[in-house]
Amino acid sequence: MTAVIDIQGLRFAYAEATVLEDVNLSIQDGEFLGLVGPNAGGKSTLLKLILGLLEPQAGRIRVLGHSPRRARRRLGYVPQYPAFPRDFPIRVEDVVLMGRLGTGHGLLGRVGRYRSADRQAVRQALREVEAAELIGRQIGTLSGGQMQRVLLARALVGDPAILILDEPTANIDQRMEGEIFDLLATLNRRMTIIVVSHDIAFISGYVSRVACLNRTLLCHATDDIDGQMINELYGEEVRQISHEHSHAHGHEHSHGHSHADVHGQAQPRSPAPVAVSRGHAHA
Ligand SMILES: Nc1ncnc2c1ncn2[C@@H]1O[C@H](COP(=O)(O)OP(=O)(O)OP(=O)(O)O)[C@@H](O)[C@H]1O
Repeated sequence: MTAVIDIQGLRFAYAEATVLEDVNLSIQDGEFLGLVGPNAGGKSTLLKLILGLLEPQAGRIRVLGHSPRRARRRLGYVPQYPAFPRDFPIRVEDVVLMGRLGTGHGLLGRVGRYRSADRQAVRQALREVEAAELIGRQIGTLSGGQMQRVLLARALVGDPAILILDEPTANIDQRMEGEIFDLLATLNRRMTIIVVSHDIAFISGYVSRVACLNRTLLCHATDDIDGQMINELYGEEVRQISHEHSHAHGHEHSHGHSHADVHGQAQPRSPAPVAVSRGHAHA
């Protein structure tokens, strides 16, 4: 396998506050990587560095063999919060069309209008996320889950090699969460995926690897996510909770299990390797 993302000795600070330090991470082609960690642990910041939206103070990031900025057009990104207000008067088709900007695929004919190839790509992307019927809707009328599908379509419409999602299911119910991750599992057959989540146990049923990020400390390598590791990662923030996921369509990942998130943690059901290391973290 080849590394599609390679990060060495990365350090990043907003003004005085160091958020990431000595981060080393290699992501292989075809991986489905879950990025977890406590609030303010630096997850979104790391994604923005990979996307070339921020520049590191030290270290090196290569994405598909290039600088993040050069590779940007081959990345699909679903941000944590959409960059436009939900009451903005814009239709689903227009939101997804935005994903064609800067991707090098078709985009804007000579008179400055989207070409039919762009509109065709939008229909295809919406079909892929099972939201074709939403194409004419105003975004303000969508449910949280529908909106996430639309944002996913926007990320897919440029035919990315790597899909990067920042907590795509933070504000939607558990059934919808399962549906979105089923979709991601299907997409992972043809693209590398990185997804930020607070929910280690849930994503463990889907991802091929979990990377743990806590400000300047990344979890040490281990084969299992166990209670001790989660405590190290989340510290006092965690407490025990447990509840069932009940996915309506009974996909293979459906199971009742405990959750590890900012609100709580418990013994996750599925072991998952953690292969991110900080330079001098416990090996
Ligand atoms: N634009 C910014 N300017 C200054 N500080 C910032 C900025 N963005 C984030 N930070 C700070 O950097 C730290 C890491 O934030 P980041 O959003 O990367 O964490 P996160 O792990 O994604 O958190 P969460 O799980 O809460 O989304 C936080 O302390 C945050 O307040």
